[in-house]
Amino acid sequence: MKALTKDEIAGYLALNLKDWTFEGNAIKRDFKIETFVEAFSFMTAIALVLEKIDHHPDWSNSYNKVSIVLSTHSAKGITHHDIDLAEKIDGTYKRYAQ
Ligand SMILES: C[C@H](O)[C@H](O)[C@H]1CNC2=NC(N)=NC(=O)C2=N1
Repeated sequence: MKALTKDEIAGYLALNLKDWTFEGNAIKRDFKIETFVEAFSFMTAIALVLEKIDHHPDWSNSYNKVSIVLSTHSAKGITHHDIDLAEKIDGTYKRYAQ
């Protein structure tokens, strides 16, 4: 899949990924959840989606915070896979947001 242009990425973020930022060659969002257990549960829910669509983020967890960075390695940039996944992650987060 072809990498999106900077303008295309900015367009998607402005449209429906308002909490994501475009940094370097990736899009990024920091999530805050009430407890560690819920943060871990949020990651587990996402992990099942990731495996199904065979697309994997760089992410980290610190207590009740989860940082997610998305890019498509094979395209060396951001593709529709990342945009779709960011939307799915936001949908899952709605169940965990405070
Ligand atoms: C073989 C397998 O489909 C590839 O390695 C997949 C796995 N997950 C991936 N995840 C991400 N973020 N980018 C990729 O290019 C990618 N490639």
